[in-house]
Amino acid sequence: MAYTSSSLHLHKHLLLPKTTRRHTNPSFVAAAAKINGVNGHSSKKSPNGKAQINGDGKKGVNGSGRKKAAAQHINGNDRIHLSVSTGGAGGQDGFGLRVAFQGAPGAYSEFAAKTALPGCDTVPCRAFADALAAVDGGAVDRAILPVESTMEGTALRNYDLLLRHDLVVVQEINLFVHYCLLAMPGVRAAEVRRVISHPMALAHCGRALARLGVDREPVEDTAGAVEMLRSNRMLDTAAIASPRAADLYGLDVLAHGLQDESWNVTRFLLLSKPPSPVTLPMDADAKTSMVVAHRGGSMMVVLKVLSAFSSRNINLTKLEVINNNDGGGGGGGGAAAGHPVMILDTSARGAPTLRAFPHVLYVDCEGASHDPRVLDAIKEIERFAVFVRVLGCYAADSNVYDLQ
Ligand SMILES: O=C(O)C(=O)C[C@]1(C(=O)O)C=C[C@@H](O)C=C1
Repeated sequence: MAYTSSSLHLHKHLLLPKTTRRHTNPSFVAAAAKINGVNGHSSKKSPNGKAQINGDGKKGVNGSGRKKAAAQHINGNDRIHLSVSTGGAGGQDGFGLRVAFQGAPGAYSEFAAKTALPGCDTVPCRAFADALAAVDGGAVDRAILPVESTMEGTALRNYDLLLRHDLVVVQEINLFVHYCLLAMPGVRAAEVRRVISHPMALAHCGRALARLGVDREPVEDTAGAVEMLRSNRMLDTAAIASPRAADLYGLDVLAHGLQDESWNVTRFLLLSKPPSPVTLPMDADAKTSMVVAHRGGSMMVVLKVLSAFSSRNINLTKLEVINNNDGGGGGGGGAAAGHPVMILDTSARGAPTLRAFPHVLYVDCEGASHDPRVLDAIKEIERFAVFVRVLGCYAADSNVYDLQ
């Protein structure tokens, strides 16, 4: 598969935070009200560089996002599209930055990179491991990694990758993922015998594919599937990818909204080499991600971690419990099942070392890593845990972006 670098110009829409949305009609209505966003960002920017709605700054963002403002309903569906005036929490447009992503141009990861940093140049990579190695080795400035989805939970395989590198999380991006069924021009749905896509996309569309009664074949990424279809002129095969990929590669869209759940959001993390290039003001809505390795034996440690945060009134936004010492995948599931989690220990003097931990917690909390309450909570956890590594501190962004 020949991957080429691309420069994307995207219209960006903002969906309301998940807490304000209802789960209703499972079918996806493609109509989008493009109000103000052009090329991923418009000329109007709030003074603090945070996302605004319709340029009037009515919408709370970056973790707050509770206010419903300037909402527009589309076709009676519960999807709400709002324009945003800047990309990337913290107002960093990313001009001059190179961001590595897995996949061919048009992959969802590329959209996420462009959402985070609208001005960046995206660099396609064959695998997530290549994207992380590229930023680690200094070939690019950032890498983008999907880490969880509303339908599948934590992408353990990608967490495994992240933890093996000395990288820091600098931004989070929630992307609404619309899946379409794409085929060569003129091909009809009844002629499709096989569907190819990224394994996650195939999993997210399991029921729809079962209804179609087609064979499924995993490939490296959604846009790569489209590229494969196009370059081999496959007439009995369709691909699951975004409407944007259909445009880029000139394919027909046979069906929209293939995902089994109407609410399908993937969370991505933007990664950089340390030290973090992001400096958050003391009063910013921030999040801190960390990994806690412990001795296992009981679930008491989970209660102790919860108490370290709750006693300081710190809210957690993620807690994933991995117990992988039973050889059978107990607790961990996914790619990491049965194997200890390998974490690069950067805390010791000398060269960072890769250490194996069977019992691990992935924790995201509200608050910055330099907030005394968060610092104290981490200190308390360090007293009973084997090891704590802070993965990054970044602006909290509870918005869900919708790119088409
Ligand atoms: O294949 C792509 O387009 C990707 O960006 C990868 C990926 C993933 O790994 O989860 C990203 C978002 C969607 O959930 C489907 C696939």
